Amino acid sequence: MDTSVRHRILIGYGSESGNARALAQRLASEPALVPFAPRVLPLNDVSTEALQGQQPLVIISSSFGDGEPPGNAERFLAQICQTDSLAGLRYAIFGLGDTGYPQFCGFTRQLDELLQQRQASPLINRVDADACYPEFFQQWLTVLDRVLQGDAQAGQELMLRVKAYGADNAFAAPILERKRLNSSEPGAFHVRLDCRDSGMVWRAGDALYVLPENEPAVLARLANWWQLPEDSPQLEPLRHKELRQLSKPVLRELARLSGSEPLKAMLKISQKKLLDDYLWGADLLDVLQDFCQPECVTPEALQALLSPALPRAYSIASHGQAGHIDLCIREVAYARGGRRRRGMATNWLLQHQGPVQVYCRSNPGFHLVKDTSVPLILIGTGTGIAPLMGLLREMQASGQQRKTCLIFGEKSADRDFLFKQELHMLQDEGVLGRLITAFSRDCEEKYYVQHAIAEHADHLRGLLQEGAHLYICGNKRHLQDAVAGAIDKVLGRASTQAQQPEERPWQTLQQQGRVHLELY
Ligand SMILES: Cc1cc2nc3c(=O)[nH]c(=O)nc-3n(C[C@H](O)[C@H](O)[C@H](O)COP(=O)(O)O)c2cc1C
Repeated sequence: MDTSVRHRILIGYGSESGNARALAQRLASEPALVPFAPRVLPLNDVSTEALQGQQPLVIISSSFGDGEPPGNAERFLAQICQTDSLAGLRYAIFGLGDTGYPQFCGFTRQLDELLQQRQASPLINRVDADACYPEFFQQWLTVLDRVLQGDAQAGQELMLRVKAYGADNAFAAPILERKRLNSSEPGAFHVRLDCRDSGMVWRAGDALYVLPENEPAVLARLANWWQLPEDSPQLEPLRHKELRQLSKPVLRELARLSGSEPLKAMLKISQKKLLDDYLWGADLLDVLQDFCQPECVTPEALQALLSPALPRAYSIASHGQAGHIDLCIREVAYARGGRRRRGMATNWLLQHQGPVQVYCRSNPGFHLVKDTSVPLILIGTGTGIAPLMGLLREMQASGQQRKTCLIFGEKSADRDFLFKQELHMLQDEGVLGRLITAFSRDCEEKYYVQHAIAEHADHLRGLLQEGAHLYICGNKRHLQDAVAGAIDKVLGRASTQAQQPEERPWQTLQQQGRVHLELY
């Protein structure tokens, strides 16, 4: 045995919700570690002397916020930053994270870099683990044991790092199914993507980001503007560019290239409303046709100017164990200036043959509350039912039976009752308790979800008095205020303008963390 590593071992953890702490405590009791008399401390309690000493430091930590340290590791990070040299320190890092966050294992990656910059040496390559961390832990433990027995090579060979997907590194998901869910216009569709072999981790409530491409018809129109053949290779680089959401710097550069005074005038701060009105539903071709000349703005200039197509977010309508990701999307189709247009990503998801580039992002604010005794009130309008279906499907898959009421709003029961059969099945299985619908156009007077809330006030009041959480998804402009007002009335107080917001029952529910919103 290499006696150089046979010192007491210090295990420092950074943990917000307990996973890393539990792992650190488990590690200390492993037979492989016991001979090293391990000490377990929150990272904040690891002293500078301990860092300068001979004992190896094993760090087990999660990342929080935007790849930041958990609270009990913040001071430790500051301490490392203030230390010039940690030569002689030997360490191993096991990072816990979630690939659903943009800064996956951000803190432990940062720590690894800082320690190496200060000449500390890793005993084992850093681990970046996600939800599968118990499996990684087992493999890592075997290697840690070998390293502590003197096999330094084993630590350098181990590579346990989950690949995190993002805009620069998306997963190509084949489309498994597309199905129309309504018979009115615009169409609402169920789209299923195959994510089985991706290694992506997601939960009901999370979002899927789609990286769309511009449809050939749009590129053909651009080619026409330059009087180029429709299949001109000069247009190819624009296929992946953002042609819909045009930033002010892009518009300013177009104004400069074309010398267009009207466009320059519209970009003045005082003309914001005019610009917003003009850009509503517009795309690059509109701006080119309205303000520019083909000889002033070349495809090459645009290629340099435009950013890559922005990822579009969709609520996931399936649960994390399904292997596939379901979306429920509404077609976007409209006419402007005599030209038919379609939503870029929606159209891509509905028309494209072949895989679609995607990645997931976590949305902890819309995850199911863990305590299954807490009742749920789910309220969704139109395709806003998507994440609510995800929650119901997660409850079904995990055998959860809790008091649950879904209020679904749409136009007509005959044409727009999305997921009707499945919802009735979920009721039969006891996953969904009460299903309340609000079809606005089925009776003479408009009937919306807020009216349904008022009609079923007694039932909802009972659930709220039992501590129910509300999950609300739909249109930002209409839904939140309407539901908030209706819930205020259910709980016995009509909201008035004069009333202080903090006096409203709705506000109290929000402060208690019982309102989960997904509005768009
Ligand atoms: C609000 C919130 C923010 C998070 N932020 C990140 C993050 O930025 N990067 C990451 O990799 N994981 C992130 N996570 C995931 C946690 O690191 C992961 O759940 C870990 O297992 C928690 O371990 P702990 O219980 O020891 O704190 C976040 C989790 C939550 C709930």
